[in-house]
Parts: sequence; C-alpha cells; structure tokens
Amino acid sequence: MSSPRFGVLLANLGTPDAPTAKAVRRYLREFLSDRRVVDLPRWKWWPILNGIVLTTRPRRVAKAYASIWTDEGSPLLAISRRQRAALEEKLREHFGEEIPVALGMDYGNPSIVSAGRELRDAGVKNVLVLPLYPQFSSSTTASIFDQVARALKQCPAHPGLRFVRSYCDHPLYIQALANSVQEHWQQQGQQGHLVMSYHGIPKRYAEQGDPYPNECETTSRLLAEALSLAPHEWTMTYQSRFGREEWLQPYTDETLIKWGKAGSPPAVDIMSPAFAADCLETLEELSEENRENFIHAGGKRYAYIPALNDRDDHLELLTSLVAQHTQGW
Ligand SMILES: C=CC1=C(C)c2cc3[nH]c(cc4nc(cc5[nH]c(cc1n2)c(C)c5CCC(=O)O)C(CCC(=O)O)=C4C)c(C)c3C=C
Ligand SMILES: [Fe+2]
Ligand SMILES: [Fe+2]
Repeated sequence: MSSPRFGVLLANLGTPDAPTAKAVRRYLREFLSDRRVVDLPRWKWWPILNGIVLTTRPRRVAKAYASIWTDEGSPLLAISRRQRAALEEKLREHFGEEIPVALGMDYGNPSIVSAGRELRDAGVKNVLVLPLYPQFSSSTTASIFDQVARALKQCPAHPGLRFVRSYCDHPLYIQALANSVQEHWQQQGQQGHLVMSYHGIPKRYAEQGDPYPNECETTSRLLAEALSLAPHEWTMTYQSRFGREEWLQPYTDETLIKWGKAGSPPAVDIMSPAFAADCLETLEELSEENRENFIHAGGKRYAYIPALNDRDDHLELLTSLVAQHTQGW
C-alpha cells in the first residue's frame, strides 16, 4: 500500500482525564508550568503555583468539571474526537483518498507526541499542524508549535511540516459563526443583544506584541458585518481571567452585571468565537456562571449559542484550511 500524501495533526488545549482534584491537579501543573501561559520568572511563579494554586484550585475546578462531564468524558475531548473522525471523512471525500488525522493535545491526553507517533505509524511523511485556535495567541498557538518542536527532538527523521497560524478572518469561519447565530435566532424566535465573549489573556502579553486582541477584533467586525448588525446591537468582551494582574477588557462578567443592574439590554445572546469546541469555559463559565450573574443582577433573558463543534459548516472550513495549506504535497 502506498503511503498517504500527508497527514493532519489536529491540536487543541487538552483537558483533565477525570473530574477529580487529583486529575485536575496533574493537568493544571502541566498547563500552568508552560512559560507561554504564565511568563513570570520561575523563582516568582513556582512558590505561587505549588504553594497556592495547586493546593486550592484543583478541588474547586474539579467540581466545575464534574458539573459538565459526560458519558464520553470531558466535553472538550469528546467533541475533539468527533471533529477528528468527521474531518477524516470529509478529507476522504475531498481528496478521494485516505488522509490520516490524529488528535494531539497541548496538555494531557492524547498528547502531541502520541499523535505524531500515530501519523508516523500510518506512513505519513508530511504533516500539517492545525491548531483549533481561530485567533493566534502566543499562549495557545505558539505553545502548540513549541510542543511539536519538542516532540521532534525524539525523532531521527523529521517529516515535512506546515502550520496553520490562525484563521480569524477566513470567510468560511465567519460564515459558520454567522450560520450558528442565525439558526439560534430562528429557534428562539427573537433576537437579543449579541455578545462575542473571547477567552482573555493578560493585557501585558498584548502590550508585548501578542496579536490576539487584534485578531479577536477582526473576527468580531467581520461577524457583525455578516449578520448586518449595527454597532449598538453587539458587544465584544473577554472572559476566563486568572490571577491578579489586569487582563484584556471589557470583562464579560462585569459587563453582564452592569447591564443586568441597568436593565439594558434586557436580553443577551452570548457566544464564544475563540473556542472551536465547547469546554469548561463555555459550558460552565459562560452558559451557567455568567447566566446567573446577569439574571441575578436583573437581566431578563440569557441564551448561550454553542461553539462550532462538529457542525458541518465548521468541518467544511477545516477541510478548506487543509486543502489550502497542503498544496503541492
Ligand atoms: C493562566 C493563564 C491562562 C491563559 C493566558 C489562557 C489563555 C487561553 N486559554 C484558552 C482556552 C482554554 N482555556 C481553558 C481553561 C483554562 N485556562 C486557564 C488559564 C489560562 N488560559 C486555566 C487555568 C484553565 C483551566 C480551568 C481553570 O482552572 O479555571 C479551556 C478549557 C479546558 C477544558 O478542559 O475544558 C480552554 C479551551 C485560550 C483560547 C486562551 C488564549 C487565547
Ligand atoms: Fe485558558
Ligand atoms: Fe474559567
């Protein structure tokens, strides 16, 4: 049998193996030890990480994971597995041949090393790395690139390698987001103020050159245009703060509380375009915690619009990205 023309390493953040304090501690230790995620000097960060974060946070966060855990495990992993299988199917249709797709997570399992081994064992000589982060950030996308480079240290013969850097303005991405919002409005029968809530990063990272907020703004502007929304009909915010320093603003939770108290807007539809798959940050923080923030403060209606997950238009986008970035292979 001839070897495949290329393979795809579908990458995402990763998630704990179980909704227990022990598994969450293991996951957070790996995640929060990455200098791309927390860039503080180690002498300063180690005592905080080991003395405070890893002794207090895992128990609380494990409870949050338990509230969203499914029969197939963590939503992020279950959805990523479905995306992997569906992309392989789409690529078979598109290229008329078998294109292996392996799933690799930056932290936890399945690892990027295991995905690389899977592709090697399938006879793949060229690899396209496709991080499922629409907007580039050094804390996410660049970290995946680091992991791939680290994995290759164990490898005597490198494959041909290409990376997808970001796709914040790809027409099929914007279209898939717009479709998901329009379907939601049709199902609800009414339209609330649209909130595009992105995972934040420390403001300092952006000041040091991380282009993430610019890419989020690009996505938001193009999505608002695709939906023909006037400026007063939508707002962009940042969620999921961690630690004491200032993160990108405006903050999602504070904005919703302010609106709830003011009674305007009375109804919001909230989505998170930075997440290609629903996860803790959308299903618990956005769909539950922030709903409570808004309604408790006086808001009237709050609806969460799911991530693109394994929607067909999302898989069409991923297929198009693969076709675009593998020309000549
Ligand atoms: C500590 C700094 C963090 C930075 C910077 C950060 C950036 C960032 N993260 C995502 C996507 C996800 N983050 C998720 C969870 C999560 N994020 C942080 C911290 C930072 N993220 C923590 C500590 C956690 C774990 C939960 C917690 O302890 O609160 C997830 C969900 C994972 C899951 O298992 O479901 C995703 C996805 C992006 C896109 C981003 C920067 C652009
Ligand atoms: Fe995060
Ligand atoms: Fe969170």
